[in-house]
Amino acid sequence: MANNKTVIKNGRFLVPGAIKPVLSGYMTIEDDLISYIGEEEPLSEEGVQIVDGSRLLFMPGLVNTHGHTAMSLLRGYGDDLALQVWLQEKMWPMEEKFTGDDVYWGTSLSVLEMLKGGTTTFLDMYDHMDRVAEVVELSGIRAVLMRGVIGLCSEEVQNQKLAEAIAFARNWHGKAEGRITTMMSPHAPYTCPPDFFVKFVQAAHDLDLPMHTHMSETKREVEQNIADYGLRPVAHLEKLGMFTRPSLVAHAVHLNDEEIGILSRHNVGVSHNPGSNLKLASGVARVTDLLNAGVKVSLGTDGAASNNNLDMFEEMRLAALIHKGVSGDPTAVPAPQAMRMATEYGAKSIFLDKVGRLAAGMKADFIALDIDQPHLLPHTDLLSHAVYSASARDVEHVWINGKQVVKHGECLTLDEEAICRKAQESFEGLLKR
Ligand SMILES: CSC[C@H]1O[C@@H](n2cnc3c(O)ncnc32)[C@H](O)[C@@H]1O
Ligand SMILES: [Zn+2]
Repeated sequence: MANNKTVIKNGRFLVPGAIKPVLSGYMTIEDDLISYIGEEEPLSEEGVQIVDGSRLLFMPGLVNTHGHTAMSLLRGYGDDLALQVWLQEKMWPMEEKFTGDDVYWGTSLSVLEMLKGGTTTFLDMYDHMDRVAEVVELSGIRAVLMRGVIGLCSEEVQNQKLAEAIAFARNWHGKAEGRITTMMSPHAPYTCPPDFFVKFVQAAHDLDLPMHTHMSETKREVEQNIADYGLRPVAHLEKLGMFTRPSLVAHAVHLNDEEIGILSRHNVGVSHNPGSNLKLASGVARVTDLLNAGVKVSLGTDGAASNNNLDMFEEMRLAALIHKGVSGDPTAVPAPQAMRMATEYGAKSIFLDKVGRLAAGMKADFIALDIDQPHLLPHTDLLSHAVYSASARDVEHVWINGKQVVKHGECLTLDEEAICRKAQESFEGLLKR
């Protein structure tokens, strides 16, 4: 039997929660797991693959906790608009025309971008999710998938969509060598009436799955929620029972102290999407207050149509910068915290307990940055460089579930030329339909 063991020698490894956050040494991968990381060189063995880690910085793969991958087809289509106008006048009319093939190629384009940029796990809420899952299977990436449902339709159609969401969640949970897990996802409190939202909560209970939704992204949405239901969105969702399930909410920009308390008490995670929130002028989330209240805050890009890329290094840097800027406190969201939001907290907030850290027993989901470049020298503080100076373009290698999927910047699992061509054709097809 082939020895499925790899040893990385002479590398620098990021362990952001540790007292010494940059470890110089060795890491061993056996099958899908990290079996050793430390300063001591492991005993040499026959048949082991050796990777020379010098000039590379190894870190956990980035975890993107909110997005709509097929929306890469709408990148640049509808810039400089506020959320509701952007959704109603630009996104939804185009998305109505999306076929399964469009979703397949849009998702492929995004997954290619994410893999090459060091994202090893992503969350996706969208339609035609079987096609998204196909891309995940093929590409080797890890993903938490859910059929996102907008309930602004007849009860009959609502129930059809709910049935689709349930079937998808049931069929794909644990598939692709365990790389796919699923959740239940009503799109938002303003697109899913209360009785319909409650059906999702019930389905999540029945399937024993967590829940995800957009929440409190804009001031207008909060005001509308109060006008419609007499409650702010957090209390509204609490009343509908969402937080009786393990939950993650995206955005959570407009929160008061009481709402932060409710999220903290129910252990609800927040996916902070700084790039998308800035671009849609939604506001700046109270990330420092959330973290101080013990809320798990992770990072997401949202779709490429509101970002307009899927570079998680950029989100990390934005998170580390904007909260300093708005608070006037230079210690707000320091580099180790931004890094943990993009890795360890990300994994926790999408309920993956073996992902997000470089440690023995964890899944071998990690990336290597080429640190021998002008903008990453001198090697004063490599954790600082990874947050404040690096970008997706610095990713040299990527491993997921113990398998190398990007080597010297080239994706080994996807056909880049075909994906770029097909995605362009899909977009042109959408314009003609
Ligand atoms: C039901 S599939 C997902 C749905 O969400 C829409 N969407 C994309 N970005 C956002 C956002 O920032 N807030 C709310 N909704 C968003 C997307 O266009 C799909 O229709
Ligand atoms: Zn979104």
